[in-house]
Amino acid sequence: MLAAEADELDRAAEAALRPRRLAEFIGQPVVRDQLSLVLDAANARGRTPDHVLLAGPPGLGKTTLAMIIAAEVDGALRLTSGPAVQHAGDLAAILSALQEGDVLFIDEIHRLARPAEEMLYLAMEDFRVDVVVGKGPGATAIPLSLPRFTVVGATTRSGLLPAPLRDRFGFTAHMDFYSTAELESVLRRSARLLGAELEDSAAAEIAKRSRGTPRIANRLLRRVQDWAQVRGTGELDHAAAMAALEVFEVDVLGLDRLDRSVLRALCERFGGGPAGLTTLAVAVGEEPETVETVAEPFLVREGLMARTPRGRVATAAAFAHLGLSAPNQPGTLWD
Ligand SMILES: Nc1ncnc2c1ncn2[C@@H]1O[C@H](COP(=O)(O)OP(=O)(O)OP(=O)(O)O)[C@@H](O)[C@H]1O
Repeated sequence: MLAAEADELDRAAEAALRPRRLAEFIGQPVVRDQLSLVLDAANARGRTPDHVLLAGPPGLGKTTLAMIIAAEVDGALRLTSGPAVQHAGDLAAILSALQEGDVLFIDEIHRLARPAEEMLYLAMEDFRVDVVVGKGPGATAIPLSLPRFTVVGATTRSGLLPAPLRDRFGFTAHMDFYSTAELESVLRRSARLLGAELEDSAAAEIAKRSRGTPRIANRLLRRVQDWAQVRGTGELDHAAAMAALEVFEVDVLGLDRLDRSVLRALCERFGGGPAGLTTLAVAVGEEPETVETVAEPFLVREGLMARTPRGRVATAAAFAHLGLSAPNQPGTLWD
C-alpha cells in the first residue's frame, strides 16, 4: 500500500494524472527553476537542451519530468531503462533510430551494462556510435553519426553512477520528498482530473500519510474513493479518508502494518535495541531483506529508528508513537 515503486494498477491510473507541462508540475521549486532555465535557453537558441540527470527516490516524478521535458522542447520521447539494455547492440539499435530533437529517457540508468554505458558516453558527447563489424583481429569499428538528441537519465542511486557518465550530463536535478502542503495540491489536482471533489481536511489527512511521495498520495486517494463509493456517501470527505486509511492500516505518520510490527518488536521485545537485522526479521516473521529495504528506510528517515554498528535502535519518538514509555538506560538513544 505504501510502496513508492509502481505496480501495474498504478501505471494504468497514473497516465491520466501526470502533469503535461512544467507549469502544471507541483513542488520541486529548485528543479523546476533549473529546468525552465535550461529548456527556455535551448528553445531560444533553437538547439536541443543539454543532457539532464534526475536523481531521487521512486515515485517523486522523474518519469513525469522526462515527459514534460520532451513536451516543452517539442521532441518525441523514447523510453528505455538500464535493465532493458543488456548488450551494447541493444543501445546501438535505440540510438540509431533517434531523430533530431528526440528525448531519450533512460530509467534506472545506474543499471546499464558496462559496454552499453561506454557506448552512451560517446553518443552523449560526440553524437556518434561506433558500430563494430566482424569479430577478432579483423573487426572494424564504423562510426555512425547521430542527430542531436537529449538524454534524460533517471536514477534512485546517483552514487552508483560512474563519474564519466555523471560528467556527461549538463546538470543533475536532485528531487526531494514533497511537503504536506505540496501533496495536498497534488491530491486536489488529481481529484479534479478524476471528476471528484476532495474536502480540504480529507486532502490534509491523506497528504500527511503519503510519505512525501505523490505516487503514494494518488494511490491512497484511489482507496479513499473506493471507500466513499462502496461504504460511504460518495463524497471524498474527512470521514471517508479516515475510514479508508484505517481499513488499509495506514497510521498518522504513514506507517503500515510491517513498519509498526518492526518498531513494536524492537521496542517491546528488545527493549529498544540494539537488535541485529536478522533477529529483528525473525521476530516479525519476515526476510531480513524485506525489513531492510521495505520498512527500514522510512523508519530511519522519520527518526523512529537508527542503524548503529551494534544493531537497530528505536528512538524516543518510536516509543512515543507506539504509546509506550521509553526505558531510561544511560548510553542509549532514548536517554
Ligand atoms: N509534481 C507532481 N505533480 C503532480 N503529480 C505528480 C508530481 N510528481 C509526480 N506526480 C504523480 O506521481 C506519479 C508518479 O510519478 P512518476 O512515475 O513520474 O515517478 P518516478 O519518480 O518516475 O517514479 P519511478 O522512478 O518509480 O518510475 C505520477 O502519476 C504523477 O502523476
